[in-house]
Amino acid sequence: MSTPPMFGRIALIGFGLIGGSIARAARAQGLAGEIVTTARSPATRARVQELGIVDRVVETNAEAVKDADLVILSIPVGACGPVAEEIAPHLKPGAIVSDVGSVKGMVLRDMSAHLPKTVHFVPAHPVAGTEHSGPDSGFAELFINRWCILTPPPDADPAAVEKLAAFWRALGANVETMAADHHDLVLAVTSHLPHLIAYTIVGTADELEDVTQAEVLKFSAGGFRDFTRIAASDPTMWRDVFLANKDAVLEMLGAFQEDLSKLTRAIRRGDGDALFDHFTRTRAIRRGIVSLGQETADPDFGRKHANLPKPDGK
Ligand SMILES: NC(=O)c1ccc[n+]([C@@H]2O[C@H](COP(=O)([O-])OP(=O)(O)OC[C@H]3O[C@@H](n4cnc5c(N)ncnc54)[C@H](O)[C@@H]3O)[C@@H](O)[C@H]2O)c1
Ligand SMILES: O=C(O)C(=O)C[C@]1(C(=O)O)C=C[C@@H](O)C=C1
Repeated sequence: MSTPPMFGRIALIGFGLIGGSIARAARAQGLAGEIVTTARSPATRARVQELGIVDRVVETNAEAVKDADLVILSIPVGACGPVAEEIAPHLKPGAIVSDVGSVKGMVLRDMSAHLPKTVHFVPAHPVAGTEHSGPDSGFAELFINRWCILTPPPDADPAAVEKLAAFWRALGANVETMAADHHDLVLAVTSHLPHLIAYTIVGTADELEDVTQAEVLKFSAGGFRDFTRIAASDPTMWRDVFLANKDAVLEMLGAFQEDLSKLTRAIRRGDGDALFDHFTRTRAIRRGIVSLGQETADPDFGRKHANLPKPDGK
């Protein structure tokens, strides 16, 4: 007799990079009896149907969560509160409700305000992604060997937290648990600030009148090209991230600006020792990350790990 799937029915709200990757991985691992998803536009619903990854594509969030044992919101963080309010009356008692938002404090507060006490709310953040979005951008290997951080509220049911952790481990992730506000401080420096810097530098280069657009593109084989990849990330998602994690980002931005001033001063004064010492320290940090096996710079890590071609066949 075959073992039953981990969840009878999984409802996915939002079928973009993350929702689509969860669907593909959960399907590949046989974690759900049935996967139901919502997509807002008729065009996306048609495309999701065509992809054939989920069992049902429905129009409303209320319909999707009906009788679902696990509900995951994979939508911009600013939309999580209103969607929690919308689905609250339709949730099955005992269901696990989660999300994948890049900011946790605000999502925890916004969703908790609406969810009934009869469900288990366990927020999550898979620290894995690419600059792509939409229903075609997901892939089943995205979470392999990546962190998924759970930020359960203090009164969360340990069995529900463990069940969601087991789900993410089955998708290939390494799971860690921490407080939501601590998550936001850590991610402000490791993810949000780097994105802000990329958005800034690409905008700056574009605005320089004596560097033509053609030259920017022509000579962008190295560092700048890496920045353009990050700066191509979804504007709605990142607008919401910076609005939702305002305090932590501003704190980290303050520290960053102080360090930038120190390096600016070293360049102005011709202080080669200060520059050399700083670059030596940062090189050691990078080498430490790589030797720990936490190299997150390669967006195709999951795909390469699984030895799959890119979606464009390259
Ligand atoms: N992209 C990444 O690298 C990454 C990584 C980890 C976590 N996240 C988080 O995952 C979430 C989704 O990001 P994504 O990259 O999958 O984005 P995406 O743009 O690929 O998909 C977002 C989906 O949400 C839907 N949506 C938007 N607003 C909605 C609303 N009000 N109600 C219902 N559906 C709505 C969109 O139609 C789309 O299907 C975000 O909260 C983001 O912070 C993203
Ligand atoms: O590799 C990328 O494209 C990403 O930006 C992924 C990344 C990150 O900053 O590491 C972006 C946001 C998410 O919340 C998690 C992962």
